[in-house]
Amino acid sequence: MAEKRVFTLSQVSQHKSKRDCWLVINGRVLNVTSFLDDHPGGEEVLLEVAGKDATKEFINIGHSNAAQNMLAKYQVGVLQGYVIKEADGTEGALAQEPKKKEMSAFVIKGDQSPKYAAFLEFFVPLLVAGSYFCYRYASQIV
Ligand code: HEM
Repeated sequence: MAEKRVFTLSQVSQHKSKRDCWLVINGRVLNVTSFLDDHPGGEEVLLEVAGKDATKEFINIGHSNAAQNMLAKYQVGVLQGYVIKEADGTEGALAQEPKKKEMSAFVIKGDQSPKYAAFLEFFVPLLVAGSYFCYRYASQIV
């Protein structure tokens, strides 16, 4: 499991060498020293952001889900002030729930008046008016 030790960015910035390389991604403090040789994108990119918050860079590359799941393996703690969301996204699903309810209530409300009622309300007066004018026109001709 991921560690819960809390580090400040200034503490992380003291680990920026090839032999001791830390960085921050999404509030997780990662010790990627052992990963430098194995990183498919090369060690240089990791060393460039060593000791820093590399969240932007990590996201901009468009890392795969597999890469994102690897983060926990290198986590040594969290950045001060961050609340780490669980990988299964539970929080996000809960946040969306009220919206869905609101939407379904809206749809049910809209369905309450049957469609034929609208048809009758609109077309019956039109039919009556049309018949009247046809009658007037026909009686003028005769
Ligand atoms: C512990 C942190 C990281 C892990 C576990 C990781 C993992 C990976 C993996 C698995 C790939 C292969 C492609 C994929 O599956 O997405 C990859 C590619 C790459 N990564 Fe990372 N990465 C990390 C951090 C970073 C950071 C901070 C940067 C940039 C500063 C970076 C830059 C790249 C680049 C440039 C590639 C190559 C992309 C390509 O060839 O299209 N990575 N990384």
